[in-house]
Amino acid sequence: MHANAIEIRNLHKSFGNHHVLKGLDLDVPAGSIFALLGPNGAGKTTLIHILATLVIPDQGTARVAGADTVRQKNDVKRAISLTGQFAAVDDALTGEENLIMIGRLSGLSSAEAKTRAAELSVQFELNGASRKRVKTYSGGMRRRLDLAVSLISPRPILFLDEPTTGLDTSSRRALWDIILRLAKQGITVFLTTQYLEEADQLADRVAVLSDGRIIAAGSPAELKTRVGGEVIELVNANDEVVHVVSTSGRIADVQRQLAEFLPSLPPETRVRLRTPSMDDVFVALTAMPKEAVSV
Ligand SMILES: Nc1ncnc2c1ncn2[C@@H]1O[C@H](COP(=O)(O)OP(=O)(O)OP(=O)(O)O)[C@@H](O)[C@H]1O
Repeated sequence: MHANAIEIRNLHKSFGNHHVLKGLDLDVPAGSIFALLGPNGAGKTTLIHILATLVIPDQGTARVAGADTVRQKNDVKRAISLTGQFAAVDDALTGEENLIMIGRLSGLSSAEAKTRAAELSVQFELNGASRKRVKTYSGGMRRRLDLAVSLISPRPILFLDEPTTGLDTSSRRALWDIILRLAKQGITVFLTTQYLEEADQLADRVAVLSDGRIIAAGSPAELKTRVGGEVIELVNANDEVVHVVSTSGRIADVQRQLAEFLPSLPPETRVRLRTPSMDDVFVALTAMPKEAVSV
């Protein structure tokens, strides 16, 4: 296995006049969980589609498991599993039937497909539901089945496009546990997300995509450090946060920044200090002028 599961150099993609990816450079170490974070329309799905050989870039290169996504498509396809935003399973079949059907389509014998379907039903906590039709499944169960289907034949690199969008908190956490287990087995996970918490909880490294460019990359802790030392929260008598102020933590900065608010605040207002969250990081990074941010 290559040291980097994914290597992206100067990648550009336009749809008509719309320049969606504007020169991306990115490395994803093998065996890590990597989160690409960005708002709606930032180009996350476009990038996943390029990496999965479904879309051809206009300029630049992307290598997945050492193979070029344009010139060595079949090598790339053999190394990856892809799970999209919307479950691609057949509603009219049961979970087990879906798993067996995809297993047969990917070349397993009938007996092998049945064994693999049973293993995956246990691994993805579908055992109780696997004999029920998919149309009766909750959103979380469908998403788990979709993931199970994409892992019928195990591959070293897994792409997950917004795996938990639309799920409630407990289904999201259940899916996070599964993703963490897959990474422990040595699978490289490349996921896109709009949820900062998801990137923070799961990823070894995060890149922030905004307006077609990577505006920051690093571990969640590095990104938080880059944005600043401390966040001051001003809290009212009902324990509601009324102002959030990012500060270096130095007394001169704190004094200057608080001076702006103090005259207008009631005397019972309290001050709280905390380290920046990924939300603060995202707001700060997307507000900075592009040239001020080093990747
Ligand atoms: N095949 C296409 N033809 C034309 N425009 C496209 C095509 N695919 C994507 N786009 C446009 O490219 C931009 C980026 O889309 P993309 O789906 O990659 O963003 P995203 O970050 O994944 O957002 P979302 O979270 O909404 O899926 C959008 O403005 C989208 O409309």
